[in-house]
Amino acid sequence: MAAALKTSGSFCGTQQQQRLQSTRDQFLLGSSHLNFKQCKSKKIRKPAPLCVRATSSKLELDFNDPSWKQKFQEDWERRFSLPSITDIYDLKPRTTTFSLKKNRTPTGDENVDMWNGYVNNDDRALLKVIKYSSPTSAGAECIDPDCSWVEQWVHRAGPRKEIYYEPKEVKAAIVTCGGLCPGLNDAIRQIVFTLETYGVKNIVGIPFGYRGFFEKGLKEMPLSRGLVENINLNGGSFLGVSRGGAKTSEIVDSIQARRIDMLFVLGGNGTHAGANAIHEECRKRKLKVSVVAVPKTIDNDILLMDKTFGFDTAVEEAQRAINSAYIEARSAYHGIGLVKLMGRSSGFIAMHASLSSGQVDVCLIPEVPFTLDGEFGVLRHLEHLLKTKGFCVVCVAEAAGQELLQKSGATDASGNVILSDIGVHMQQKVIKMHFKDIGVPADVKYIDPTYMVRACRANASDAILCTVLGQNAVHGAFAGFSGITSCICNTHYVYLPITEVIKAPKRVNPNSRMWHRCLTSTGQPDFH
Ligand SMILES: Nc1ncnc2c1ncn2[C@@H]1O[C@H](COP(=O)(O)OP(=O)(O)OP(=O)(O)O)[C@@H](O)[C@H]1O
Ligand SMILES: O=P(O)(O)OC[C@H]1O[C@](O)(CO)[C@@H](O)[C@@H]1O
Ligand SMILES: [Mg+2]
Repeated sequence: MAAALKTSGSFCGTQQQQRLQSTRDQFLLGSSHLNFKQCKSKKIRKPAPLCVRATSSKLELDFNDPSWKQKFQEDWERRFSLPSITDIYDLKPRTTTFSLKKNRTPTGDENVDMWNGYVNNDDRALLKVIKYSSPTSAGAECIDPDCSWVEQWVHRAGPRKEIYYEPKEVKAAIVTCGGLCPGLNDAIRQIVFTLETYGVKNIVGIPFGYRGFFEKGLKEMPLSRGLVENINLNGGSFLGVSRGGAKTSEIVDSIQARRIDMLFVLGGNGTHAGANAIHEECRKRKLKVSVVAVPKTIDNDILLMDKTFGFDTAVEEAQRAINSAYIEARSAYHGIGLVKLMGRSSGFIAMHASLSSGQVDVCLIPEVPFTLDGEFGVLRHLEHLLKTKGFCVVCVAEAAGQELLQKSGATDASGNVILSDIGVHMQQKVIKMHFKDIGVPADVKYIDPTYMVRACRANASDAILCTVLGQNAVHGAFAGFSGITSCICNTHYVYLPITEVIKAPKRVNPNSRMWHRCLTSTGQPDFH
């Protein structure tokens, strides 16, 4: 165990470890019931201000206990087990009707036995594959102070040999919620295709998000392969989206009245919280309904998964804006290109677009605090860039530097905080004024591509992701799961219980290799 002092059920570390620890806390808070709480210890040696103990309302781990790993894994197994309609119903499975064998028999039985294309319910994928040797390794996510290797398995997604619904009797509904996101139509299309492959005839779209469940005048739309065949050629949502208005009991009343058996919910973290509430309410009412979510958001801020669909496309579009800012800045005398990019609470788009464009000198994200003034401030660095290079490009995430701005306190219909405009502030109040004050000419070109990065068609990688996630969502529902999300973890396609992914928004880890790579690329110093 590197530089860590072990006490009973707690461990201490250096300041650097403390910073790492907070990142790890975020990981664990977001992905586990296991929390690391600050505690007092007399055995602290310098430099070791941190002393933590693993605690949880459900699980208390003492790392001196030789069986702690087993306890952790049992808890993990419990948390990541998939809720199923069989938890409340004593249901007999039937043989699946999903088969890709050509000569399909009416019952499907023959093909099922002959085809090895099914996923076993006991198949698992590993969520984490790096073995960190120390909590001080870049981006380390450790469970104990020794950073022991603990296998964290999650359920593999895909079609099962046995299903819990009779396809001919199923009514399936699809709803898209939150903001727009590239790939929504690709996912809708694949859900419809896959449902039809099982033999489902009754498929409907709920218009304009959760609102479509109870707003008078909004009618469900019958969907079929023929109708959705080409919808992926356009951006947006074929069904429409909306924020707010999620009244779980009314939604479930509506699900009951419409006799919906499967609900496919496409959306971000808010939508997932809503989907889980619907799943819980259905359980409470003992309804045989499978609620399966598909994670979409350009922000990429959902825990545990590699990425959400739409993120890649948003990054690709964002780098076009950066490229324009670069061209403008480079062609002007003392040009400063400034681009603001979306991301409600995290800087993933700004970081990845900065990395992919390779044209950014300064990338500012909410996870990494910065100062504008003073010797180590952003402005001094911009002066330096104008002096040495003649121009520069700044990329700022919309949630960055909010502490520098006046808060309106306003929220959107879903209850999300409406952010103050850091882009306009940086352009008008900071950069322009600063260079005027110091008498140095600066030609600031500001680009805000906000809705352009999400109101577009999915790129190839997102189209594939939507295809797989949409298909797997249907397989998950037929397998009887509910309250799950169909996602990609560590390059494998898996199902996770929604409860595990909505514990907190995912944020950029400032100690991750990715952020370090971004800093290497921009060459920016620490701004504090
Ligand atoms: N905690 C919650 N419980 C139930 N419903 C919720 C919850 N949070 C949000 N919702 C509902 O989910 C829907 C979408 O939420 P939200 O507007 O936050 O978008 P999102 O799913 O996070 O996607 P995006 O990434 O585009 O913002 C809204 O109709 C909202 O009312
Ligand atoms: O203007 P709207 O539709 O409320 O959405 C803005 C927000 O939606 C997102 O695009 C997705 O959450 C954020 O990046 C952004 O803050
Ligand atoms: Mg959200």
